Amino acid sequence: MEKVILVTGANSGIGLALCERLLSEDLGLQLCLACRNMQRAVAARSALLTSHPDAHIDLLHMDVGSVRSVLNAAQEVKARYNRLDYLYLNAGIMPNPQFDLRAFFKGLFSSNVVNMFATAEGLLTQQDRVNKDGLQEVFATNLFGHFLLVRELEPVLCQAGHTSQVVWTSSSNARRSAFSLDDVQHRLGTEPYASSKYASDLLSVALNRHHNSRGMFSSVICPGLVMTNLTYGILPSFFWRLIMPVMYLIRIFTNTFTLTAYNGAEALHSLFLQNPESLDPRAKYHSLTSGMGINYTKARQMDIHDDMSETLYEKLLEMEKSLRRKLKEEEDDKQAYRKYLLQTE
Ligand SMILES: NC(=O)C1=CN([C@@H]2O[C@H](COP(=O)(O)OP(=O)(O)OC[C@H]3O[C@@H](n4cnc5c(N)ncnc54)[C@H](OP(=O)(O)O)[C@@H]3O)[C@@H](O)[C@H]2O)C=CC1
Ligand SMILES: CC(C)CCC[C@@H](C)[C@H]1CC[C@H]2C3=C(CC[C@]12C)[C@@]1(C)CCC(=O)C[C@@H]1CC3
Repeated sequence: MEKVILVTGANSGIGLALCERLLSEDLGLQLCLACRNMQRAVAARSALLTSHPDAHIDLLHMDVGSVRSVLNAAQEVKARYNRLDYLYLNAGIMPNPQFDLRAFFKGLFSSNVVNMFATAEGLLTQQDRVNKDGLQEVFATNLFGHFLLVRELEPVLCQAGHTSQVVWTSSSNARRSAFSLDDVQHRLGTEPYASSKYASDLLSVALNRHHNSRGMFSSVICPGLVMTNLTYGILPSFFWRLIMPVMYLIRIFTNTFTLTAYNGAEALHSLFLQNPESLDPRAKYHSLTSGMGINYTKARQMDIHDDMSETLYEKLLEMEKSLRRKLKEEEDDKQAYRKYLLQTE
């Protein structure tokens, strides 16, 4: 039977490279590219079909940053497929990044230099905003929309006699000190990206606790530093091109500068080939590229406390409940208004 795979944020960067790699592995896959921009989704599908003309590729409109869009898209998935084998939660944003040049130069001459290049700790802040659902945009896109998607897709992910894999594209930028259970959306801080990625690490552990017995397994990967639209938002692409020789040099010391989307998708691809039951639920799987350009995946233990991951899970369930209630009320109001208009006509 064809394996069904859904990838969010599949129209560019690491998501698109993953699709390319999956098709090179196995043409008998049913790929579903879930994207917010259908024009870019069509272009991505055409690019994949150019290299794999016989591939089965569907498109799905989904803005992971919008509750309504995620709920509609999930309905569509359940109508189209009777089961889902892999769910890659890859879409992500880092809006308005600010690079701290002073901290960078200070870090360069400190003993923390390798860690600074690997994790960007202390180098980046972002400016977040509130979206239409009243949620912080980074939290809504990188975490909550994906959480809601998993919740909605439980019937196709958790089926008797079948295992499914949920894979989060997290980051080495994920840091416990950037996250607070009292402010899970990171309304008050300046590192919403690091916070949302740490939250995805916590959530993955909680999902395993609650869903492994029903055949659903969740894992977390880090693609390393990859040249994509996301990184072109931090420094312009011409600048990255200019410093590329330095980047290759740094790679010798960190192995985390994977640089191309193909390399960055290494851990995602490697998880595809593994039995989900054999994966470590508390590990983050890192895509790494050696100085010689050899790709490999390495599992590292995450800095996670069980009680913290459970509390986040419960808070997300609460948030889900109240947003569903709000949507229902809006829907009821609309219907009542339509009825009123019909009566007054
Ligand atoms: N590049 C890097 O160095 C690293 C990246 N990552 C993570 O990798 C993942 C992929 O990013 P990357 O490939 O680098 O960057 P890209 O910007 O190339 O890809 C991000 C993808 O997510 C999509 N996306 C963003 N917001 C939404 C939304 N609201 N609804 C649906 N899709 C959305 C984008 O669509 P659109 O084209 O419409 O914007 C795009 O397809 C992200 O989660 C990122 O945080 C982690 C560590 C390092
Ligand atoms: C001379 C150059 C190598 C200077 C580059 C400095 C910084 C712009 C980069 C050093 C570490 C990078 C990094 C990221 C962005 C660019 C750096 C800060 C990420 C935050 C990108 C998104 C992620 O999810 C993790 C990356 C960690 C490393």
